[in-house]
Amino acid sequence: MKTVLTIAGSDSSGGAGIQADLKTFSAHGVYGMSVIAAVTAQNTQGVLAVEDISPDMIGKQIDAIFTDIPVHAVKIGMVSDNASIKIIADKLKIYQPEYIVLDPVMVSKSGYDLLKPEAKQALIEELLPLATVITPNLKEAGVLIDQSITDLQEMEQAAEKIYNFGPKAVLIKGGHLEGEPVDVLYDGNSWKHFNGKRINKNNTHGTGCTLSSAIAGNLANGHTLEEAVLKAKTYIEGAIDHGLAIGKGVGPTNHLYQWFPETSVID
Ligand SMILES: Nc1ncnc2c1ncn2[C@@H]1O[C@H](COP(=O)(O)OP(=O)(O)O)[C@@H](O)[C@H]1O
Ligand SMILES: Cc1ncc(COP(=O)(O)OP(=O)(O)O)c(N)n1
Repeated sequence: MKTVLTIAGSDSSGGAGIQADLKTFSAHGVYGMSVIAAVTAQNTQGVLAVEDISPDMIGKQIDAIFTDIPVHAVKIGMVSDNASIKIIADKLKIYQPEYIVLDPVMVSKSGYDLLKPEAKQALIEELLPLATVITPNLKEAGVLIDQSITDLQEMEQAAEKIYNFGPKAVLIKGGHLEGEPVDVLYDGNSWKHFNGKRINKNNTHGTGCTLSSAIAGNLANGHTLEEAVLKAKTYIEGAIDHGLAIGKGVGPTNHLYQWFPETSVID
């Protein structure tokens, strides 16, 4: 069995962050491990508070894993400040995992800043050059290049600009555009469009976390990047479609739907 490590924030309600990542890894048949970089008090209605883990502790968690266990892929999610970003980058430069999927989490669906605005430059300079693929949503891509993105053509242009920051590939997610969700992948040579089917359900809490973790799991399992993205898109559509009726706000996706397809509520 392959192993995948998530370096991200904890979501107490289990829909996004570390918890979504670990559930996604299990559903992909890979052994999941975690480095917690921040803790959020969060539910389906919003984020109430965030507390960062110290850089020293983040570094020690990374050391604990890499000095003992082979890591086939890493997914990076919510990392909120300059010092956390710096220690993660320093450690990954030492341990050099084969695949790094970077989800540049900035703002939760409910509007809470998960990346401190002053840490954007560190994200660009320290983490982007290490990434096998970076997976911003439309807003995050826009923040990275200081431009708003409103259609497919602008997504392609943005992907090329973000590629110039140093990642091996860029996947801009189109979930927040009207119509069917189309994601755009750019690898420095050409653009590939992944045409999704919009699922009109209120279960999109943690979709970005889930997609990036599914890509990491698929890469660890030996798929090419294009295959990894295609399979991850199919997975996220199923997970939204079978979303669980939990909480009063935006509900979570369902990582068990392949095994329990009829279960959609907690009873
Ligand atoms: N309602 C939906 N139906 C189907 N796919 C969706 C839906 N919303 C988002 N997606 C897909 O889920 C993934 C996460 O996208 P998005 O929601 O844009 O990211 P984020 O959670 O980071 O804001 C993308 O592949 C996107 O196309
Ligand atoms: C701890 C934590 N990490 C990341 C997010 C953002 O997750 P995302 O998949 O983008 O989902 P939404 O915030 O859009 O639901 C988070 N909320 N918490």
